[in-house]
Amino acid sequence: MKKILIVDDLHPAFKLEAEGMGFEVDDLPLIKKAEVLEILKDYEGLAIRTKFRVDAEVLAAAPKLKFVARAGAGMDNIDVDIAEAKGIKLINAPEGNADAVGEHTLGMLLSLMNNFRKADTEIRNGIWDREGNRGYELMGKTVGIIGYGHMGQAFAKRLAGFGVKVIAYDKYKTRFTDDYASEASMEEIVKYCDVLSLHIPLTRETKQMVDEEYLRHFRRPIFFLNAARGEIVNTKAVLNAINSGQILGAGLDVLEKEKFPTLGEADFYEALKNHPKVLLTPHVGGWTFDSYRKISEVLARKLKNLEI
Ligand SMILES: O=C(O)C(=O)COP(=O)(O)O
Repeated sequence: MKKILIVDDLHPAFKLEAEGMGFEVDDLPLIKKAEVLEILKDYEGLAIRTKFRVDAEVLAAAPKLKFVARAGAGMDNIDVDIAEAKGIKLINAPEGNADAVGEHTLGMLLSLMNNFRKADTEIRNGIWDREGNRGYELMGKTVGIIGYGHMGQAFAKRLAGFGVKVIAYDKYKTRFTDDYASEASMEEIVKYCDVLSLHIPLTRETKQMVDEEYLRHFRRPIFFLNAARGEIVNTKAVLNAINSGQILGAGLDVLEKEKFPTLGEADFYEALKNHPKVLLTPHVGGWTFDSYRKISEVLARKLKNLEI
């Protein structure tokens, strides 16, 4: 019987359905990497989320491995080149958390435009400031989306009805299959957008893509949203752009370093977290009660269609 090892917290639907397909499934969400290295030689399948890195060492310890199932979207924690060279199939489940990301991104945008966090904090501290909390409307604005895959499309779909023009750039996709956004070049996005939202994977190419130089080219002040990966963005450059007025507000669901800073970076994070124009969430854009289940179901469906 073929065996699958689950090394993170997945909704039980995946295990249940995989067992129904005849796999033997070991669900060990708290397992440490050293233990995985010891036992992985017996498994044909490995199911992960973000925190487990499928690197050269892991792949070398897995002679029978036929597939890695990524419960979620991003593949940046998998050494894709080595895995593919070994003929290991990779499946992921962006369809399972795209709705969550679309809603979360819109939520961050509306919150920033209407000062929800700042106003709420002020009132709790006895401050009643209407002028300082005057908001912006989405109506009539242009929203630029970089990356028009499942996540970018989910965000664009939710913007329909707000009276905005949505323009999107996708390096790998032309002739979009929906009407929620019109195709644009990178230059057009930089030129016309009032809101910029990233929905691209972290790759060698996108790492630190949004830096000081990139942000200088925008023609108008923008609201900036990142629910993709923190390392795509140079956070210091975003802070500087907020302070210069180039960025009116930044919604960051992901930070350059996941979780809290190490000591040397503390000052910089202090500035970020105390900034009234910054809204932070702990990488939960795609992490809802609903997506927890949907991700597992999508992954199981893809496993069923996998030829191994
Ligand atoms: O689906 C993705 O790419 C995510 O970022 C979700 O992260 P997670 O696997 O829930 O830690």
